[in-house]
Amino acid sequence: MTAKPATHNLGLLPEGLSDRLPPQAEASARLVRDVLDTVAAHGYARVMPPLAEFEETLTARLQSAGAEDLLRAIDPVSQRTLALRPDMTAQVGRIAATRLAKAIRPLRLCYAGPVLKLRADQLRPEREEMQLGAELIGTDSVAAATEVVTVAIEALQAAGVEGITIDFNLPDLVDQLAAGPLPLDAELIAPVRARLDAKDAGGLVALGGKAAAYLPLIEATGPFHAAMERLEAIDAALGDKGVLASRIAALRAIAKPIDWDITLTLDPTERHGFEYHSWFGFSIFAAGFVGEIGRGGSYAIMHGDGREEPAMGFSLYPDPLIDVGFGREAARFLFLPPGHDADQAKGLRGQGWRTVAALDEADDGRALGCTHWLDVAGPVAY
Ligand SMILES: N[C@@H](Cc1c[nH]c[nH+]1)C(=O)O
Repeated sequence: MTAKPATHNLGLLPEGLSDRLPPQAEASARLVRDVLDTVAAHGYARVMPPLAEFEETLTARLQSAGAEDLLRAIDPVSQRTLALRPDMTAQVGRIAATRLAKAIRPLRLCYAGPVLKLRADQLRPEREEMQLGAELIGTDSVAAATEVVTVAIEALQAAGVEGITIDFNLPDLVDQLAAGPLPLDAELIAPVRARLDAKDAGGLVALGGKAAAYLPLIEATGPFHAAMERLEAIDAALGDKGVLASRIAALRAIAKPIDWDITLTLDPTERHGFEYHSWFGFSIFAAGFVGEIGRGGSYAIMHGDGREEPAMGFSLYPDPLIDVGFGREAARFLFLPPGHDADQAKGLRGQGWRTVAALDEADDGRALGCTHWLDVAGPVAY
């Protein structure tokens, strides 16, 4: 006989997992709908991948989509390892490479749903987060980047978010420079990337070899225009007019149509959160929120025949917005006393009232959170 768990523990949830209660649960749904409506208005069609997949299908489609961060379970049905999705971009990539492989390109898809991580990070204790986003599959051009950044900004603005900052980065810059004008021994590439990501100038120099040549990149960080000038100076000093020059031109083109009320910054060597991204990446911040509320950029989707398809997209993580009241709508709650006119109540619901019907003479509308009660002539404020 197995012992029953003590009932006082049954309300406990695992660390990093929590319930959404009223009114945030509804606010979350509303915010997701508002954002996805904006994305759909730009031609992105919704897909709904499953919450869990075989581990290898989740990690096979994107280069270096980490397997370390997966919450796994053995599926008793297939006897195989399943993983809960930590990021829907990989799933959308799988859909694009399999069931929608023959769909016309560019293919525009959007999605929303919860994602789960093995561990929380320092900034956010939650392991489950709402993720929503859009992926533009078939190209990673400057035009695609411009569209993706524009749609992300518009979607957040439609949800009422102000004080938006977009921080551009160049995820594969070190690899590209190492293969060209700033050669590095293969074993130094990863440490140089890590030191630059951490803005660790001392650590970079201490690596020895040619690592110190990367030092000026640390300075090309901050407000967009000043940082771009520094990046241009680095490019001029290299005199190579190759990879860095083309990246600079691309960033300038992407930045150009962005409205003045959006703050732009540059952090060319930021890598954290951009594990599978290629030439372009961006983080989205909003005034008053710690850490990014979204991220995006270019990447490649692996097809079954070994072909790599370019793509561009963004994801938003709106939970912090919901915590502070975004998506909430002031509702008018109307108490329906015993014996009320059901048709009249139906008509009022049609006008946007939310009704709470008495089930019992003792029910107290005000105590149940109603702002009004229904009299014969119509709603009366409490
Ligand atoms: N899914 C990525 C962002 C992204 C979407 N598309 C491309 N990149 C993330 O959450 O970090």
